[in-house]
Amino acid sequence: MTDILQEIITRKHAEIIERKARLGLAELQESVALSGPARDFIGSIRSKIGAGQAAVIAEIKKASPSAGIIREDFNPVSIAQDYAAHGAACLSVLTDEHYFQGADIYLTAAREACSVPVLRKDFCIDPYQVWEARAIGADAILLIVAALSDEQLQTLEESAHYLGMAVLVEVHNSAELQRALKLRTPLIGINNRDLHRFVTDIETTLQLLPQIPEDRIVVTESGIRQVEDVLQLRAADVNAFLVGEVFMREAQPGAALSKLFGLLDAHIVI
Ligand SMILES: O=P(O)(O)OC[C@@H](O)[C@@H](O)c1c[nH]c2ccccc12
Repeated sequence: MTDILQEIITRKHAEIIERKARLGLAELQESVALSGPARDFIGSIRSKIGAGQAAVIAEIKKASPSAGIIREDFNPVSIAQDYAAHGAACLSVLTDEHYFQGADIYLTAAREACSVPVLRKDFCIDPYQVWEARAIGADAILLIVAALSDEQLQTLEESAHYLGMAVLVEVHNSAELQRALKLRTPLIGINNRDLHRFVTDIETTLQLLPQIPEDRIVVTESGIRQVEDVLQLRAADVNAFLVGEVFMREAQPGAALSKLFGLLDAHIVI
């Protein structure tokens, strides 16, 4: 594990202990029983791709360890509405407080403001957090292979599926990819961000592609900034994208989404 990931996970362990003390698992489970069903995260991605479009998972993120504060004027409700109105397949909402200035309430509010499925973007290491994700409204969770053992991956995936949520499993390299492919989820996220140096390179996705079976859906994550990136990835038949920072830096994040992906769709029709 890289130093930053190790630091985040260590802190997360302490946070989970505090959260469990505030709300026990049994009580958390009761609140999940009262919540409505999860939205179909994978279905939403498949239907965009089936219609020949890029499936965009648009991220709501105030800050990050690599970039610092990304967006001062941060209103998750209006951002969610704007993304949904501009054709996002799904949303991703950062809930980690310490490193990303996220919050559970941002996810709940964003989801209530639209009808698209929502991923809880956090560092999930304990089944308690999977229940928590569903309790706050999440329709999908992220599992980062670099931070988890095979056994943890399997247990956390089982918990998510039991609760009707999808799993996006994230990898950075070939060794992690082989471990991810042992899971049942079709959603394989390739993070283009090198967690040692924080730089992004879409080559990471392109290089790992040949090792991914046809029945999986590749989600390219991080560092997608310009139309050329999108064109290059779609030419390689990568059709699902997780994008945050470039949208968050624009006054109108939805318009930025249309600009980055809308142009491309027009290009393909021609
Ligand atoms: O803001 P970007 O470069 O478009 O990247 C979005 C997303 O991929 C990134 O936020 C991310 C990918 N995996 C993560 C794991 C934890 C926190 C954040 C992330």
